[in-house]
Amino acid sequence: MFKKVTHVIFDMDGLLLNTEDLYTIAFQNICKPYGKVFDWSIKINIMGMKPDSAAHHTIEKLSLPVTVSQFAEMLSAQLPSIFSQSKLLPGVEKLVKHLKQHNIPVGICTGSSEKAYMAKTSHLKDFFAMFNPIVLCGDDKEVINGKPHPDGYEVTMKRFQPIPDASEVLVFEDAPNGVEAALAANMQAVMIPHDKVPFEYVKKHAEKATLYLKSMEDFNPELFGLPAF
Ligand SMILES: O=c1[nH]cc([C@@H]2O[C@H](COP(=O)(O)O)[C@@H](O)[C@H]2O)c(=O)[nH]1
Ligand SMILES: [Mg+2]
Repeated sequence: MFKKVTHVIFDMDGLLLNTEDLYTIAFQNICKPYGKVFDWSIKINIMGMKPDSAAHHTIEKLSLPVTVSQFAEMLSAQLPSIFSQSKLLPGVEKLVKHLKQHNIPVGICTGSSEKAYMAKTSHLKDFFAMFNPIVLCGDDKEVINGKPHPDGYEVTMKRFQPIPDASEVLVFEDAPNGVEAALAANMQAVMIPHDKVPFEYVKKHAEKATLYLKSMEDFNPELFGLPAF
């Protein structure tokens, strides 16, 4: 059922980092003055998208009287204070260090822009130095379409040297759009959703994913032919 892999690509927001909680705070700060509530019913559809697509979708759904660039500015203003508080999620450091120690190439494919990436990771430099490549779909010129399209994962795979086959790549994702993207790129996808997301919003993708887990702490590398802990 599970195929042996040689390479691993991690999503970032909500998978490596607790930044989905931080996005919820930042987006709610933008929506609140207009009397609107940014809840899971909207968030579930935008997680993983490029920043402009996520802003566009939120503006449309909540009928916010702002442009995409105004939304982006309001988000950008909150980056230093909110995203600099980002933390690694449980089980993440142990798994990534383990893979690195066994020379398994590890990359990142995130919907984030470079500016947001810097705010989220500058206090965690040693950890993020373990990944190569790191593809920031929000700004990367080669990534035409963000998640749920496969472009980001395909570009990340092609930046490993030597380039693996998609069937040898394992992806870790928290969001439906990310699971879609990884499966569309013909990779195996482990889905680990946010622990507070209502299950009805992730059920379809939890079933579609190669494997569904509640926490990275529950991952057994041997299932995919990776070295045992
Ligand atoms: O509440 C939100 N969650 C997530 C996003 C978007 O989804 C991406 C999540 O990235 P990742 O692919 O690393 O999960 C973020 O960078 C951002 O563009 C957002 O705008 N708002
Ligand atoms: Mg994510």
